[in-house]
Amino acid sequence: MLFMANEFPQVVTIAGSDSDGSAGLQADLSTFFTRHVHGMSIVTACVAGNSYGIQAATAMPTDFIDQQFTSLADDFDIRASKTGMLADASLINNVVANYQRVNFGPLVVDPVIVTKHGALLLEAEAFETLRERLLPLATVITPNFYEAEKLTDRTLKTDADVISAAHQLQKMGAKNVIVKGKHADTTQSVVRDFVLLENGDHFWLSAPYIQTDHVNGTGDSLSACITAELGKGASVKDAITLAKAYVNAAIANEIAVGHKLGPINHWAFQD
Ligand SMILES: Nc1ncnc2c1ncn2[C@@H]1O[C@H](COP(=O)(O)OP(=O)(O)O)[C@@H](O)[C@H]1O
Ligand SMILES: Cc1ncc(COP(=O)(O)OP(=O)(O)O)c(N)n1
Repeated sequence: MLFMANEFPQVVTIAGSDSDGSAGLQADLSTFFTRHVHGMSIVTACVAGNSYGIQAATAMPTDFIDQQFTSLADDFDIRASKTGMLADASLINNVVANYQRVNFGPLVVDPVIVTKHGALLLEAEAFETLRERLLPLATVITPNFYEAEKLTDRTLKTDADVISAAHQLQKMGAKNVIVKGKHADTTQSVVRDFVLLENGDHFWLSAPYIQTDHVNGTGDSLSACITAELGKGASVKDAITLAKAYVNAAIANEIAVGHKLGPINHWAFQD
């Protein structure tokens, strides 16, 4: 792959920093790197964490977030962007206002609400703001099962419930929707994500369920991979399909890092 210097795909993550490198903007930047795009970051918050859990979190001052947007917009040709941890309603409003004044390409919204450790990274009072302000800007939204339940305010029991929730999220303004499958049950053999595209096409993405503790940052990496591929000019459908394969390989080929819930393997995927 050879790009002219001024053509090299540039993308940005607007997300929180996770100190152990497994999730947050560190997972996004790892994904950008391995997918051959130049990745930038606008830091919204920081968490102090490790494979045992998250011990502390703090939000960035909004004027500092404004400046990060301005610094990048003044210089770079950003082709795609994604959001991760946004912490509260004031940060969501800040990011929405900034995104609307710059040109950062299609936006992938990973509505980060809770981590696999059970830490809440978006306060419940902010769900409405996320629905009303951020979701209509989303080219793709990537809620996990729990986040889809929270955003649609319903319990998802059957495939029909999941499909209907995806349509509900699309009606709220997200163009393309992936509702990621439930995977807490160690007796299951497959994980199925439901995809609803802007043109109404829809399909399930299935993969074998992988029994491992090395699953931190799966959601971040999936949304970052979609962002990287959109930044290179891929269609939404192709970007989502490749991202699923990327994350699957990264879960299946675990690396021995951390004592509990460790990171995924960003070197595993080959295309
Ligand atoms: N144990 C697993 N085996 C196979 N696929 C998984 C497993 N855990 C997560 N995935 C996949 O990883 C991707 C990210 O999903 P998920 O872990 O639900 O996101 P989040 O980190 O937002 O909770 C999805 O495609 C999901 O199906
Ligand atoms: C700063 C920060 N952002 C997001 C997460 C959670 O990442 P995600 O990939 O959505 O979920 P897990 O797979 O890690 O549970 C985080 N931990 N820190």
